[in-house]
Amino acid sequence: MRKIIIGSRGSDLALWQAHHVKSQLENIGCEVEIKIIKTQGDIIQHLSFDKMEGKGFFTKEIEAALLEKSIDLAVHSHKDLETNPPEGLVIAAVSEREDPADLLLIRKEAVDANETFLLKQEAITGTSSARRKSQMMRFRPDIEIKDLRGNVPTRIQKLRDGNYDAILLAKAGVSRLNIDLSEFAVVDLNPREFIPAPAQGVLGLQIRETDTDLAEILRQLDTPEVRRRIAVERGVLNKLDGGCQLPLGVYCPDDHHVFVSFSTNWEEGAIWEEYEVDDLEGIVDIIVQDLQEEQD
Ligand SMILES: NCc1[nH]cc(CCC(=O)O)c1CC(=O)O
Repeated sequence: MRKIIIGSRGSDLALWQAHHVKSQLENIGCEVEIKIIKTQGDIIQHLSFDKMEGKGFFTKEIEAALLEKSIDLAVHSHKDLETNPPEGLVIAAVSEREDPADLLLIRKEAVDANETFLLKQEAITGTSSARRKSQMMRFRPDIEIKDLRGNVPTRIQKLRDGNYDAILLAKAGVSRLNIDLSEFAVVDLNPREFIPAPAQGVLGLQIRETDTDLAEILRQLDTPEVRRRIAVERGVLNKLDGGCQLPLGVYCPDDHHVFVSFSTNWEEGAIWEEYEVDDLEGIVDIIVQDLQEEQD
């Protein structure tokens, strides 16, 4: 059998994810190599997401490498993928879902047990995600938001250095990297209340559409129920024409519930909606219609 070349960003999280899939493939008898590829998102570290134009900062160069066949497989954090796939590429498998929750990490001196999320009044809270900003404004309009960029270890170091009282991060990223958080208070935000990004906690395994041999192999790593649920989450994102800058959270924990948080302007806070359905058929259009009415 041929050797499979995985293309990955060089960040700790991306490499963890690439190695994770590499060992899954090795377990089913494949030979695998990892090749590191730099993306725009790795190079431009100083700008906030809202100031970076276009979409797909973390994925474009890797997708180009797939198309020119210098790699065979890209392992992406599914939530970083554009909802309209580039011509010629497909997601051949999605992983099991890691805990999709966001985490609030608080410096111990900024903890106040009487406040929502244990965070003291007017705390300086770091995130560059409009989705996280809008939901923090909903629950805690008193706090001050300050932009925070960099990969996961860098962001945690900035908290340690005292630039922030607290920061927000995806739990999946932190747990994959096994980072020692004992010096902070760690608040697990309930994903049905503080809604994650579409597909947060899921890996998307992307290949060339024409690579049917690899598609066949990757079928063994696919998780159909996760695929079905993130299709709802990402379907809403797609129909609202949003990238990662849109203040939108969508979480579909099972085949009967969808939780949504949405805002047109994060500073005004987010609205929250819960949907309970017999099955997921048609739910995307219903949600999008509700949100569009909200926008007018
Ligand atoms: N935006 C970057 C990014 N892309 C995926 C993850 C975490 C892992 C995941 O959601 O699968 C992160 C870090 C974060 O949001 O804190």
